[in-house]
Amino acid sequence: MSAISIRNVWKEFGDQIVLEQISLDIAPRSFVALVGPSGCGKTTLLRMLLGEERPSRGEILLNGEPLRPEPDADRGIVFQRYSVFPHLTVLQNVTIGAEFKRSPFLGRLFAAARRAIESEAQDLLTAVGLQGNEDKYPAALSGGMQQRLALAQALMRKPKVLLLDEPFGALDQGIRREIHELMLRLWNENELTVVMVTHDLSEAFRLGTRVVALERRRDRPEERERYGATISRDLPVWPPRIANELNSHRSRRDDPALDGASRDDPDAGCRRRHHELERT
Ligand SMILES: Nc1ncnc2c1ncn2[C@@H]1O[C@H](COP(=O)(O)OP(=O)(O)OP(=O)(O)O)[C@@H](O)[C@H]1O
Repeated sequence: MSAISIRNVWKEFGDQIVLEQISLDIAPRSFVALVGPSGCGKTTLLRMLLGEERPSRGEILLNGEPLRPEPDADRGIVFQRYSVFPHLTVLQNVTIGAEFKRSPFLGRLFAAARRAIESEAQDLLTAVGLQGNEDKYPAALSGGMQQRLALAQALMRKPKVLLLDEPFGALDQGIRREIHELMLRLWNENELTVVMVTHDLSEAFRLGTRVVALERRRDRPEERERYGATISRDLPVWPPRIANELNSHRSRRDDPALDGASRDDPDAGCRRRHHELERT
């Protein structure tokens, strides 16, 4: 069964058709990178997956069940910026999701439960390389560290689906490489299906198991409002990248995304697919 099944979904805002005829089955534990020109509706699709927007037509199923209308713990999201709470420390930013999940009305926990959650949060902070920064506030962290924190915060709620809206878009190149490796490791080690919006095709091929492009097929300016974007390309990434098997079945050399440092030409596979998409 697909983790997510999008069936003939349309989205209109007033007279504007943003998305039309979107049908997509997303397998559990896959990592779908969603690309497309600015304004074609990528974020709108992500917000429908989150439950913040409802399709105008069609339906979205999560593990075979209609998507609940409200965002819930099954789905976590990380935005390009501002995902973390500036007035909470690093540790509090990670524990708060779990506090509200377990004690929704008070948002406070008794000592034993709090200790368990803090220990879980510490483990996640270590996993994202933020150990030692627990008492800092986000303003004291670099952009890359803030996005690591946002990932830890989202993962603390153990979502089945992680939605990423250009999460690394504001980071500079060197930091992006590091966080790409982290992202792949988190995806590999957790029971996660990921849908990521990105403007960066090489990032899409570096991280995704599949790259899905949205595009308006008819793009005459006078018709712009009357037609939505739909899926124009759906490319599996080659060689296949399979969750849980990144380390065991394939060498690091086989998977450029696992290793930012150059071997012979670690990005060759990604670039080939990238060019294929750009040519179309
Ligand atoms: N709540 C809303 N009300 C009205 N129009 C909206 C709303 N949300 C999005 N839109 C419109 O839908 C279109 C698609 O927006 P969306 O943000 O999904 O595009 P995008 O592909 O993510 O763009 P970008 O790559 O620039 O972030 C835009 O024309 C936008 O103005």
